Amino acid sequence: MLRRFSSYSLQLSGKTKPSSRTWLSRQAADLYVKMARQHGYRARSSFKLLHLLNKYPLLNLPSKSLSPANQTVVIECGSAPGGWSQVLSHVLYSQQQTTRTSPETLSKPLDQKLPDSLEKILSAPFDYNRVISVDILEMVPVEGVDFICGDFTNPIIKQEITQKIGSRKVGLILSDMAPNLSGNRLVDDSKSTASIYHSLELCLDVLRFAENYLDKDGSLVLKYFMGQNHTELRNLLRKRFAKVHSEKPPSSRKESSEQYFVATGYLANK
Ligand SMILES: C[S@@+](CC[C@H](N)C(=O)[O-])C[C@H]1O[C@@H](n2cnc3c(N)ncnc32)[C@H](O)[C@@H]1O
Repeated sequence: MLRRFSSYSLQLSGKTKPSSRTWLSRQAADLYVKMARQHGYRARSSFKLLHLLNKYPLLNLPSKSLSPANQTVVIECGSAPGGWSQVLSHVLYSQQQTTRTSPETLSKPLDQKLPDSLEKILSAPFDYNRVISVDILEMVPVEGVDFICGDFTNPIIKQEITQKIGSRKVGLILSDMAPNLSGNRLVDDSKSTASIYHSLELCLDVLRFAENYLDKDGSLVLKYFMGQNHTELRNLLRKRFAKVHSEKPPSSRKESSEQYFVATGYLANK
């Protein structure tokens, strides 16, 4: 995936293509790329999740007093290169401290230090691996995040996820999955019919999984590409959740048709 390459690797590959040059100059000028570097985040996408966590109480999960077997876990679909995983790890660990680091603080472009995750792991052994992340692509490990490399739509991968969940409850499911780039511009454009359809299929797959595993009152965040079926998808969510909001975080590029459904208060009438 082109987005995943660092500017360093693009430069190493000899002559850069015009499309790569455009990408490089856009990255260099991008405020969120700078902020991500400043805070040690792997991707500018971290700020999309920080925005959502700031606005909605998605991570108000029962925590400290519970034994490991009764903890509430978070499932993250489409996690590579790990920008959202890092945010989840920072926020969940800081929730265990007496003073909680809010997503708002973490998203400020200041040169304050991020929480020392090693200290947090030592002081919070029960909360370790409360996040289960999945991606088709490999990802450099993030502390406290249990990563599965595989296709979320594959039943074998789903089985692996449910084994990891064990007897615990699922309080939040996030999907930032987007079809990987094929190299064909017409297909890769987030506004193309192929991308919209593929994105919809991924959303429905996550929703099906949520229906089976999300705990009552739990939340679901779904990235979708704005297209002809998004109203139908919203209606499906409205039947299953108390509240459904549509969000376009400020850090989401304007030219992208991506948006997020934030559904809270799962009704779980099964
Ligand atoms: C926009 S990126 C996610 C960025 C990530 N949230 C972050 O902050 O670093 C979308 C990811 O979805 C993954 N993806 C797409 N289809 C998938 C599938 N069927 N199963 C698992 N991952 C998938 C891609 O490999 C890609 O890494």
